[in-house]
Amino acid sequence: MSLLTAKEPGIDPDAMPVESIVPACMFAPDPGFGDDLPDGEGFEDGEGTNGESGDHLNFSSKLVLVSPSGDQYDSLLRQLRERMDEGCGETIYVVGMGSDGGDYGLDEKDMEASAATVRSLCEQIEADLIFLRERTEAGGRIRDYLIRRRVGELDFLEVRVAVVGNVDAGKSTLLGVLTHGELDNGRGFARQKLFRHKHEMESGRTSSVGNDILGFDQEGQVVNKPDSHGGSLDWTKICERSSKVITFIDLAGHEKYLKTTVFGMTGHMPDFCMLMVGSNAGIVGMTKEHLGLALALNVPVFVVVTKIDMCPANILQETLKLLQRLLKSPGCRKIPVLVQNKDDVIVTASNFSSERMCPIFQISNVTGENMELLKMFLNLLSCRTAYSDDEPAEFQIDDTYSVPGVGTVVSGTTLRGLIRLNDTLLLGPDPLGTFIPIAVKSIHRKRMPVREVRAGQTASFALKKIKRSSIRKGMVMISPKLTPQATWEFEAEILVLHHPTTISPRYQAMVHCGSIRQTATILTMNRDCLRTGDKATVHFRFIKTPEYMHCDQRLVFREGRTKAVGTVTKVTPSHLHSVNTQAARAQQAKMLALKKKEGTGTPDETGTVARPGSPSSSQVGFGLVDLLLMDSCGFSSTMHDHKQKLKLVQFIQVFSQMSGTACQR
Ligand SMILES: Nc1nc2c(ncn2[C@@H]2O[C@H](COP(=O)(O)OP(=O)(O)OP(=O)(O)O)[C@@H](O)[C@H]2O)c(=O)[nH]1
Repeated sequence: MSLLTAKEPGIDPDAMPVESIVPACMFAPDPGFGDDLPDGEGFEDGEGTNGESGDHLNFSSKLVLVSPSGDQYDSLLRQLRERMDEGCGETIYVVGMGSDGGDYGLDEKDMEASAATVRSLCEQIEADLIFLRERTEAGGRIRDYLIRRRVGELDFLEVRVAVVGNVDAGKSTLLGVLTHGELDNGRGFARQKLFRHKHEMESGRTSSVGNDILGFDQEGQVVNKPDSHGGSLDWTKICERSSKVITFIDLAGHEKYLKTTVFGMTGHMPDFCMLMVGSNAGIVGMTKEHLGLALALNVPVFVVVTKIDMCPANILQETLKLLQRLLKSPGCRKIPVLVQNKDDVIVTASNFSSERMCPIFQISNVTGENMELLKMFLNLLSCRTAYSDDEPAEFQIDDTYSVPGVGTVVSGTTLRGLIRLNDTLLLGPDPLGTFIPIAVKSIHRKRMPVREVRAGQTASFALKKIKRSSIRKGMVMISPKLTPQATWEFEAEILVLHHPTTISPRYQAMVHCGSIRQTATILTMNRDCLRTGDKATVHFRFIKTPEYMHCDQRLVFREGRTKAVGTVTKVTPSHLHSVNTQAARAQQAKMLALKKKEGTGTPDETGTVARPGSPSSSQVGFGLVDLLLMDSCGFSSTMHDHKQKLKLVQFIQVFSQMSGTACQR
């Protein structure tokens, strides 16, 4: 599905005139069979069938599907399986286009023979062949098909789309229109269906990470059927009828909710980001901020320009001009592509996961203009998390609930492997860095009970014998095979996107990494100080509890308007990190002294009052705990020790809170 690079030469964003938006037709779709076969899998010259001389019959030939031999068929099947795995169960397949330099297109007989071969390949892999379009080129017909894995009643393909954009761009309205199938009135009608919190209903602003789902059947038709009375959606019915479910992660547009927006982008693992821009308002407020966030986290972005019904033509043109200027700017280096018809949708969807292309839709939530194009595009997007059932399971928790009659429930995303009902996983880390075995009592996917979930899928688990209060966002549930280690400290390569002055050691801000959201202190870095635009290797330490992290995870480091992005490069397991060293102890002592001297407020978990060198009481508490426990008893995993350690933690927490209060007095 990613031919973009092959076709990119000549579409260098830097070389393009600023005013031009690239038409989608410049991106030829992905041919059914390109030259990307594994080594040795191409056919030799002269091997051809179908009554051709055979001189040019190889995988790059448009005739390859017409009448393949047994071996050729097996290779075609193997290649299709690989593509389906890459596309997480689906792929767009083009018949009649070769990359061997000949004219594109097949005559009617060859097209029918090729289609029959593809249909037979699909049967072998239990997938459906869905016709998308046919067009004519110099050599005859070309057809695009969607091949999608068949799913059982309790299964569906899942794609997560984060919805971002400035206040009033029309995010909630568009989601209301898409998921409830009713157009807006321009005065907030459609969004009413989505607002979950009373204060949102009153102010009309989205403040929480909302989830809405849009189901497509195998033919690409929307299956959402709102209840005729209250307009509510039955998620179970949607999922049962769907072969693909789009989960929208509806994120807030207002600056004051940026923390939630960042959490939605890091913790909810979106496959794609839908950036909404009000055509009349243009690139305002948080638009650039949200785009930057998606770029920093390597999430492919598409743009939806709304309110075209009420925007004068010249203002719309101005917005589009500014938008593509922004997308092509050195910071973004995207190729903006205007989507104007179904052909454009197929071309952009086929090439989208390359991250480089940025499709732009222009819609109206009031008249419904171009809404069908957007729906078709959403149906063709494929999930970006490839899965393997053999890998040990890993699940990241992004929320917890207490459900009457059920008990403690955690929700989140399966990052790896397969999790089945009654599996025992390790849950942690707790404040001591410990992981405890926990059994999965029941599993729900989009509120529908299922027996298993795999990588790339979100789920909720009911857990046995655990209190909600002992679980927090950012914890993981992991296969015991992985012997997970918690960490207080890690190193990351970071880039400072914005800071008003300079950042130096002891600076504190909120780290967002996956569903982890915790204030961390910079212990050391490979430069004296950091300013906007600087890159550095930075050694961080969490202030409150240890976390479970991996190398190569993307992170956002944020406090007020200060923002840095980066990648985790080194994770120090708890038993090795520097709290054991004299230097770290000295630093802890220094911080404590400084805090006493300043007598200032402490940074809370929101990071809003975090300031350089003002550690929180909990930091001091857990820092001390860490030192004490590491030095005196080490980390043993028996429950008995665990309880003792928890008591010690509580004691020191109370102690440090008391000393903090005393300081403030
Ligand atoms: N005329 C017209 N009005 C629209 C369109 N889309 C949204 N609106 C109106 O614009 C207003 C703001 O829309 P919302 O969906 O609340 O905007 P939002 O981006 O979700 O805002 P936040 O939740 O605060 O981030 C509402 O009154 C909508 O009725 C559109 O395409 N055309």
